[in-house]
Amino acid sequence: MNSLEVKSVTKIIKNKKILNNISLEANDGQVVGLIGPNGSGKSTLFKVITNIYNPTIGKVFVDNIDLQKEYEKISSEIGFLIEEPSLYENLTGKENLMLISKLYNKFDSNIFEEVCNELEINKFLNVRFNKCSMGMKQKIGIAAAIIHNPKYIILDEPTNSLDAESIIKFKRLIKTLATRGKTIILSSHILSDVEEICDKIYILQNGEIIDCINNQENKHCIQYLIYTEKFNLRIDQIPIIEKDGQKVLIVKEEQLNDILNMLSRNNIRIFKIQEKRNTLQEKFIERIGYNECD
Ligand SMILES: Nc1ncnc2c1ncn2[C@@H]1O[C@H](COP(=O)(O)OP(=O)(O)OP(=O)(O)O)[C@@H](O)[C@H]1O
Repeated sequence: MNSLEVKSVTKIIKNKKILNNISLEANDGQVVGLIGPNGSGKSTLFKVITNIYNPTIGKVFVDNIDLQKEYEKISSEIGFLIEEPSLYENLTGKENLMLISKLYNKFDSNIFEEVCNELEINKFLNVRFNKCSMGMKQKIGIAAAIIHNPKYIILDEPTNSLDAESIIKFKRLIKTLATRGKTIILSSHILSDVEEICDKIYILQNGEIIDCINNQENKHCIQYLIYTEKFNLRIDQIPIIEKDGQKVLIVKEEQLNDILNMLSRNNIRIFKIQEKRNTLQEKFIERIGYNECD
């Protein structure tokens, strides 16, 4: 059974359909990524998942609890950071974090210490929130989402404003939390980070889920580019492009032997065979239909 389920959710705000028939699932111990262009609806979907917004149509279930009907039963098990951290400006980071863990009656000094150490926020815990830099605020915002040890952690672009070292530590923390059975859903525009830590990745475009990628399968999906002399033979189901006067056949791993045999039988000269691993960025560009690098 999926521990978090978004079922056919549509969200209309001011007559505008922001989310259209979204379905999404996340299991215990899974890190699920949500990627998509600016304005595709990621933050809105997070707001529906955390009951900030009600869906116009559809349902969200967390541990089989209908969020709209019984949110209070599960609220202490959902921690989130959506858009910017919204904490008390006049309180210190420490006071804000203590407040959250006590609010849910889940203060645990070991967890408090672990989260502060992992995110390296100890050195500015006593600084008033409105005196913190963007990166400091972001780290306290992440800490605020997990300080009460919730089972579900929802993070909207958590690595925004973090420096390189902090991003590495953040990713390590997420992996650790997942091994403890936490269900984590996060978004980011840094596709290599999403690829590194997520088990499953949903691509959102114009308020619709257009693909769901099993990251393990995607990582292991290897293709081969076979560069040959020009030929007139027709080969079904193999994409072929022309480059620098050569033909380039794009072949899946399981097709490689058959295609090499066929080329050899037909005396077609092979110049080069190149391995091509499928990155999330390539998959994203293929699905979204544009190339950021152009
Ligand atoms: N309260 C609102 N009222 C009207 N339109 C809204 C509201 N909130 C979001 N939108 C619109 O919904 C669309 C999706 O916005 P959303 O913030 O969910 O996208 P996003 O994928 O998180 O974008 P980004 O990557 O830029 O953070 C946008 O067109 C936005 O203008």
